[in-house]
Parts: sequence; C-alpha cells; structure tokens
Amino acid sequence: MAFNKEPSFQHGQAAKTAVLYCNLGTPSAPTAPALRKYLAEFLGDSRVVEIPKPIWWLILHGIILRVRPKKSAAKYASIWTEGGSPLKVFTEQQAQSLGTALQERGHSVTVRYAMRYGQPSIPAQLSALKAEGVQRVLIVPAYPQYSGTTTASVFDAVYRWGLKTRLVPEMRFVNRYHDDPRYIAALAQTVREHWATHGQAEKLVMSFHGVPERTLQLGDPYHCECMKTGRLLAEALGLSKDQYKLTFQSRFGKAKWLEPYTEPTLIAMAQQGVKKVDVICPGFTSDCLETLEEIQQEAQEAFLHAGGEGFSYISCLNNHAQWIEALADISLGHMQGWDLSAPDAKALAASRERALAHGAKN
Ligand SMILES: C=CC1=C(C)c2cc3[nH]c(cc4nc(cc5[nH]c(cc1n2)c(C)c5CCC(=O)O)C(CCC(=O)O)=C4C)c(C)c3C=C
Ligand SMILES: [Fe+2]
Ligand SMILES: [Fe+2]
Repeated sequence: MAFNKEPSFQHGQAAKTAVLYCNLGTPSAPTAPALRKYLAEFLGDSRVVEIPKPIWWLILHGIILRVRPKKSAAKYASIWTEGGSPLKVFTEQQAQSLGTALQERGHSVTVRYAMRYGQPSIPAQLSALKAEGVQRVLIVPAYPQYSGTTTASVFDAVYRWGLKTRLVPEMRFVNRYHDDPRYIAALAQTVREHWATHGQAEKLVMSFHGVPERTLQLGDPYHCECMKTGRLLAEALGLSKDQYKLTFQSRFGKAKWLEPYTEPTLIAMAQQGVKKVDVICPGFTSDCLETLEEIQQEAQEAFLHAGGEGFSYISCLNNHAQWIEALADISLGHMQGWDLSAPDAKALAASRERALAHGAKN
C-alpha cells in the first residue's frame, strides 16, 4: 500500500490545531449533470442505502440516476442563490464565523469546512490542513443528532484518508450535540425571535430529516436523539405536549421511514381545524433543499391547500450569533487539554524554557 507523500519532518514545530466542520454536501450547479454526479456519490454510499451493493448499483445507475437528477435539478433551481447552493453558502459562513469566534476568545485554531459528498472534500481539506502544519484536528459534523447514515459516514471519510497517511494528525470526533444546552438555547432563541416579529401560531411543528425505520431497529440512536432535542426545545420554550408536534420528512424510496411523516401530518392538522402552524427543522444546522424547498415551499402549499390559513417557516440556525457561540463552546469542550495558544506565545514560552534550562546548567 502506498502512502500519500509527506512534507519533510521538521523538529520543534509548534503543534497547530484545526476544526474541520463537515456537512453533507450539495451539487455544484442546479443542473441534471451536476445532480447526477452528486447523487451518484451520495446514494452510492452504503451508509446511506443499505442494500447489497450489486443490486443497489443496478437500481441506482439503471433507474434512479436516469430519472431523479432532472427532477432534483428543478427543485434546486428554485432555491439557488447568487452565492450558489444555500447549504454551501451557510456552511462556509458558519466555518468563517466559528474561526472568528475562537480567535476573539484568544484561541489559535484554524477552522475549515468540508463536504462529505462533493467539494471541498474531507480528504482534500485534511491534506491541505496537514500541508499547513496542522497536527491536531477536531472533526465537527454539522449534524446535532448522531446517525450512521450521516455522522458515521463523515467519520468513514476521515478514517479512509488516515489509512493512506503516514503521519496521522491527532484526531478527535464530535459524535453528537443533540442535547447540548447551548444548541437547544440557540434553537429556542430563533423561535422566540420569530414569534417576536411574526406572532406565535397554534402549533409548533418540529420536522427532522427521516431515516429508514429499519435503522432504528438495528440500533441507530438517531430517532431517540431527535425526540430528545424536540422535548428539550419544547421545555426551553415552555410548550405543553399539545402545543408542538415532532415529525420526519424527506422519505426516500418505498420502505417505511420514521413516522409521523411531516407533510401528511400537516395536512391532517389542517383538516382537523388547525389554522396556523410554525415549522422549524432543528436537525438541519443550515437551510438547504430539504428545508427551503420541501418544507417552506411544498409542505406550506400542502397545508394551505388542505384548509390551513397560516404557515410560518422558522429559518435554520445558519449564521445566527448565538449558534456560532454555541458551536465555539461545543468545539472547545472537545479540545480540552490541547494547547490553543498562539504560535508566537508558544515560541516565547519555549525560549523562556531554554533560557531557564541554560541558567540552571551554569
Ligand atoms: C440532517 C440529517 C440527514 C439525514 C439523517 C439524512 C439521511 C438521508 N438522506 C437521504 C436521501 C437524500 N437526502 C437529500 C438531501 C439532504 N439530506 C440532508 C440531510 C440528511 N440526510 C440534507 C442537509 C440534504 C440537502 C442537501 C442540499 O444540497 O441542500 C437528497 C438529495 C436531494 C434530492 O435529490 O431530493 C437525497 C436523495 C437518505 C436515503 C438518508 C438516509 C438513509
Ligand atoms: Fe438526506
Ligand atoms: Fe427532500
């Protein structure tokens, strides 16, 4: 096995630290060819679709990648911004803001982002950090709730890169922050701010991305972690059980996914006489296709069509200052014991130590 080329080893280098904030990824353009490339990588990941590879390969390449790219491209086109895909725009902003927040707290930490599927890829970003002399990396997935389909897939990409690397940096991994008080407080703050400007609806619907129900039976903690986030958010907002509803969206394929499904629940609510709903997607740290198109456009239309009168979508955490501070706290919590002082402070300390040792000898 060949290992990636290493830069020459340097003695006495101060250990630099980095945070790699990893999100799902998104197509490079709202076009069918770009979608085909993105979906082939995403849906070709056996963490995401757990069907025996040869059978799934035939279905994916023979059917799905012939039909879905065109349909999905049209959906992406409806949310595309000047800066590109919203997921990319927000992820980039979050990484930059996190870097600034850590710097303002006096820590010397490089912050970069990477995408599990598409660009900038996890291996490319890890290699770039190493080339900059980074020796310690904290992997922070953009997913508050752990799932094998998402969080573990990010870790797979890191491990795979490590398998080809001679001098592996010291690594730490954040598995989850679904019940972190600072994440919950940031979510609650976005809801309160929304209520302050738009008023409070009769019900708050908390819609999480779904996963196949089978993964729950196989031991994936995702469902339980979503439930806990929902309960804690409701508690933080002082909502009783009949004032909120937790649902799962984005079903893919024919299998049973986690229930209740978001859109049918909203339709049933409207039919039962609920006039106004607020909808939040707490499992998504950035707005993306699944929130802006599937919820803000599609689910809204379905609710209003079924007799609802008001549908108010609450934006994701995105670049909210309280979320960035929460992310800084969470990251620092996982970097305990790592010296995060600035390189010149480290050099000064080293030269003081040398002077002391010199003095002691004479
Ligand atoms: C937030 C956590 C996510 C989990 C868990 C998750 C599981 C999961 N997703 C699919 C299939 C698709 N997801 C798609 C988009 C998408 N998914 C997430 C997040 C989670 N997915 C995000 C943030 C996005 C949006 C990306 C963007 O570019 O904005 C898509 C692609 C869109 C489409 O073609 O409709 C698919 C497909 C599965 C099968 C799965 C778990 C098994
Ligand atoms: Fe997804
Ligand atoms: Fe979707």
